[in-house]
Amino acid sequence: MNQKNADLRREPRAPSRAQTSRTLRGRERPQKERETYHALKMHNALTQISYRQRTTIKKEISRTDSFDGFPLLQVIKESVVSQALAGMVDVVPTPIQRLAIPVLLGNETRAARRRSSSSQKNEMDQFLLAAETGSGKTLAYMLPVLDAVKRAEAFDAEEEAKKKAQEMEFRKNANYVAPPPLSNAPHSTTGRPRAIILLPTSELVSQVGKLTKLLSHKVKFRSALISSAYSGKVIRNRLFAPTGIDVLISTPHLLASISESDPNILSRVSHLIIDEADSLLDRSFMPSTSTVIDKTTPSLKQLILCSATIPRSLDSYFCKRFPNMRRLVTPKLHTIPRRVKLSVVDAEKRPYHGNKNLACADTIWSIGKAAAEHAGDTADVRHILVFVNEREKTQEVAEYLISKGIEAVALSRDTPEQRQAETLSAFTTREKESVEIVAKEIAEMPSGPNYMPSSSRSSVPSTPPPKRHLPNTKVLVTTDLGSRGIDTLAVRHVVLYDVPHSTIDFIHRLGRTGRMGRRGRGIVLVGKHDRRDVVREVQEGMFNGQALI
Ligand SMILES: Nc1ncnc2c1ncn2[C@@H]1O[C@H](COP(=O)(O)OP(=O)(O)OP(=O)(O)O)[C@@H](O)[C@H]1O
Repeated sequence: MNQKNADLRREPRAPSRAQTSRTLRGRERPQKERETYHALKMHNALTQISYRQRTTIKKEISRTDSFDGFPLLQVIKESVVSQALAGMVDVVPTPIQRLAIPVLLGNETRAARRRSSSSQKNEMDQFLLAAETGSGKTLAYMLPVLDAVKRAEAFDAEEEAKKKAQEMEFRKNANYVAPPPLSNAPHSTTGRPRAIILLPTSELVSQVGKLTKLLSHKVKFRSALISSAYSGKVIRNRLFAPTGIDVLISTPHLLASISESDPNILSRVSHLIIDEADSLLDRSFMPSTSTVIDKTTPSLKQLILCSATIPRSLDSYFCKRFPNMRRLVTPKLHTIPRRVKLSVVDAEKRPYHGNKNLACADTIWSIGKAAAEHAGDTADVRHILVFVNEREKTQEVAEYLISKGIEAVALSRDTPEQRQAETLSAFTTREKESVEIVAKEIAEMPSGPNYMPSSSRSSVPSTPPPKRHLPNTKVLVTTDLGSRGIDTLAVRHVVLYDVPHSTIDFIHRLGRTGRMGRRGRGIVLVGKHDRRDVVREVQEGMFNGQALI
């Protein structure tokens, strides 16, 4: 009151540099993302991709909208429609294909080229391809690698022809009489592939092997797949076929052990692809994968790592071991598509009273019955995947489901290799089912946190007396073995019998449905000791279309 001067607020102090950068960092992530996750922050398993980065990539992706726009060899472009994606109409490249193919071909924007030329010159190029599950990563690396293989083959043939012409000239001048050609001389590429694709399991080796074989009919190259599913004799015959080998697909353990006795096998590799990189660089695979990387490094031009998830631990490993690696990451990395709906079944409530097996059987009966009601007797077979955390549980759950009239099989490391392949094949082949029926069924299943199979809403489980059989439904009970990379196009429903240990497992397990634009449904069974808060946050994150952390 006694003041003579007005006490005007002083000018606010300019924020410090640390304050500014904190605010900016905060702004890069949308408000929603920061607020949603509390329980998941305990794990914080996945690397964060900033909002700004995601927006920049979106712009880059929008530049190409057809395979014709890529500077691939014509025969490779044609093979996409006629072989790899035969039967599909209006095929367009997926985001990871738009992003990765031009870069792997060395045909990038000027700004990107400046960035990569600033990295060390005579080092091999290293790339990380990271995109959501079922988004076409295999073709994203396969097409440019085949392009490089074919161009190298043409270059070598030209060089060989020049050498031969020079030799002929020399012999003519020196009146030299040539010895007769060796009829059984092996091809110069025998047992020395140009490109190697590493995968964690023999199922994935045969899945990617099938695609390369398809492409080779048109593109004309020689590929071989080897894994522990084949006998020693078959592996030897494939590796050392007298006609040579261009692309080899293998598991790291097998290849590392072969290279001990025959180091020559890795002496000509120009392209090494490590698919499912987060598995192949974990503790169990690391020694073999590293051996292959080290032995191929002298001849390597491109090292390509590929994954649907970048765990934080892997991120720091990349920073240390591959500091110059170029990261090609899609805007939706670490999100589970909105077209996959996640529901929760509370196994503690009536009528299950803590009996998860019963809750699982009841859920499957509800799915099977809904399918039958919509499609009548002509219903296509419904394929359902059930994921458990421990392999010992697979058999137990499968047997329980069988006792409830459900056709179920268990798949784990204990299953013989041959059986594993047969079992999985039913779940990976493209079905001819009506898209409208599936969409209707899925839309009609209630979503939200309190989903209950139809029977439990009336508090009488629909699991029937054992004599009855659920028709047109096949169930596979599996562990993580069935969650990585397997292209389960036929699967519309995934039941998470156990709550996965981390968001990484959520992404891979739910990623077996809703592949390549299809719709899907995940159902998680929660019991007494399960983290309901984690499930709720995953569900909310999926609903908001946010990346999991
Ligand atoms: N451009 C495209 N258009 C339509 N379908 C495609 C396209 N590219 C690939 N596909 C199909 O999408 C399916 C999934 O592809 P792929 O197995 O490569 O996915 P992914 O990203 O490796 O998945 P995951 O992370 O689960 O291993 C395959 O059946 C493949 O044939």
